[in-house]
Amino acid sequence: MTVHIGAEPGDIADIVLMPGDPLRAKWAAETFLEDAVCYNKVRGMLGFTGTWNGHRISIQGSGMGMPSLSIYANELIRDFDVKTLIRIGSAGAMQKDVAIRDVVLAMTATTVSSPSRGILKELNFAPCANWELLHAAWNVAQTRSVKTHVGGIYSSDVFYDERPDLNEQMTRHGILAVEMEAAELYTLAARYGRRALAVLTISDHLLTGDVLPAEERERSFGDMVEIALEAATA
Ligand SMILES: O=P(O)(O)O[C@H]1O[C@H](CO)[C@@H](O)[C@H]1O
Ligand SMILES: O=c1cc[nH]c(=O)[nH]1
Repeated sequence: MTVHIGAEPGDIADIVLMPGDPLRAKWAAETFLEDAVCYNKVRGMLGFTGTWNGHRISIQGSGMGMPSLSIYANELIRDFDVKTLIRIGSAGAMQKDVAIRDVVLAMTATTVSSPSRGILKELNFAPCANWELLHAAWNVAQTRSVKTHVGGIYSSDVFYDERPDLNEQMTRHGILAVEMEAAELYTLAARYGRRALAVLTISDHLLTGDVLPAEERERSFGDMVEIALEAATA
């Protein structure tokens, strides 16, 4: 039991999928896992453990933003010795050829600031995905009909952005999409020698204003969850 996760040692699997939304954790656990048991309800940040294709898997909500993700990822790694952490999140597209429903595998996660800034100070650390997971996820994605992109993403501290000039530079420098957690996840994984990846579904488009219709969210998010499960257990 930690400050934020009300689980006992052994309740959480070595592999944890992390959506921002705790209700997405519930949906994914009920949809994809067998014998899923809820191990955490502290602050409503639901966490579940079950099995998928015989592999023990946990799905833990991270909350929105890097400070929240950082709390859960730190406790999962340091107190529950989790080895593989895969973020399954929504993201806003920043390139014309990235469309709603597409999947983005985040090779790197650029950020202006993260909770690790206090440690890294003047160092412009480059948070990057675990190659083994990225490679496996790409191979899995090739067997599916969903269009998948691999490249850099931007982990923002704000959803309601007031810096269109910064977004323009992101787009100009090839950043595929924006979300709010991956850079801190990758930095923590690097610090503690764990495997991390962010598998993202494009839910809206910053250039076109397109938005994923609410009734399609589950079906579109399903591809992302299955890619993450297959990559984690490859
Ligand atoms: O869909 P999730 O995983 O929450 O991810 C994205 O959605 C939230 C913003 O609406 C942020 O957490 C962002 O990273
Ligand atoms: O952080 C996010 C997530 C989805 N869409 C966005 O525009 N930003």
